Amino acid sequence: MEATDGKAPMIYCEGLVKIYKTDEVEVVALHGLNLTVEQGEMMAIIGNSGSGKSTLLNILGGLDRPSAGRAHVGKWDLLKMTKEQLIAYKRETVGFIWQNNGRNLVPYLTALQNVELPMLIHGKPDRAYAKQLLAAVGLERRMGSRLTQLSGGEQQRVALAISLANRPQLVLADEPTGSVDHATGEQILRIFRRLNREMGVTIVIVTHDLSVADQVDRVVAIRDGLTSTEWIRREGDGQSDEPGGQEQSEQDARFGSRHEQFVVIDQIGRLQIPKDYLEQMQVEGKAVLSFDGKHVRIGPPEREIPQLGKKKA
Ligand SMILES: Nc1ncnc2c1ncn2[C@@H]1O[C@H](COP(=O)(O)OP(=O)(O)OP(=O)(O)O)[C@@H](O)[C@H]1O
Repeated sequence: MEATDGKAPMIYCEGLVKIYKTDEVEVVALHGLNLTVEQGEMMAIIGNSGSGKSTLLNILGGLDRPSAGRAHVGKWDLLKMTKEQLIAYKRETVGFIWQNNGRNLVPYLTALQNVELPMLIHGKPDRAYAKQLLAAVGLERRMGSRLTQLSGGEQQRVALAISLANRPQLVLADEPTGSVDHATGEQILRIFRRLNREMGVTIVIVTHDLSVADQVDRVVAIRDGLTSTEWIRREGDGQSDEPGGQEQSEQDARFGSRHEQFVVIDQIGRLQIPKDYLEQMQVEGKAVLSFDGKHVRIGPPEREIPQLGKKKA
């Protein structure tokens, strides 16, 4: 496992494969995905419906097992963990937030009791820390309120405090702003950002919400079960809003002003070319590459490719 600054990455996935098998069909949800997330990073994963985002998050959260490849989180090897290690992993290393916060919260308990619950389950009650977490998410005045007395956004902030209750190194958030209005979503992201900076917790957010990009260092797009494109925040970026190129996708337009875009190339030199580029180039199956010493150009074959194995008429 290589790390650029000598520290092991928080997340390291290489050639990660997940195949769902049912009686009739096999679905390959992850096709050999590569992803490295450094310790203390706050990043987002975006992608269309069905691209494999939740599958990846469930694997990283220890809720599902990968089929093949490599997946390490901190000291843990997710492909080799025993059941007991998996329980310890979920308890000690990772915190989870879902869009539907019903999965995180017990409605008839107060906000404070909800945050204390995972601590009690793990035999480490710490009321002072639970209060500190609720204060950190701006709910110091609502600690005694039952969940049913809180708004959706407030409940999501309780879920955020709960996810940190056992002092995890990594928080995984699946569409954390999906069920709240825009302003509340922004507030939740700002809290994520503060917790990331102040507590050093690594945060991975899976989302459809492109405005999340404004709050994170890096956005990785997943397409068809592979990481395809990355946007990395420009060094020293202020709030500039320079226009991007002409034919931009919504994503490029959104991230273009503050992030630099890169295509992801895996260890053996593969990259993904967007389907619409291939269509516009009229490339199907085979293409022609040329290299001028600095840039690679890719285009359609200039003549018809002979069909091997087919006899001429
Ligand atoms: N339990 C399962 N059994 C069979 N196929 C599954 C299962 N879970 C997911 N899939 C399939 O795997 C692929 C990836 O699904 P996944 O839920 O990871 O996508 P996603 O990017 O999170 O989508 P969405 O944004 O809609 O939640 C899809 O084709 C989906 O139908």
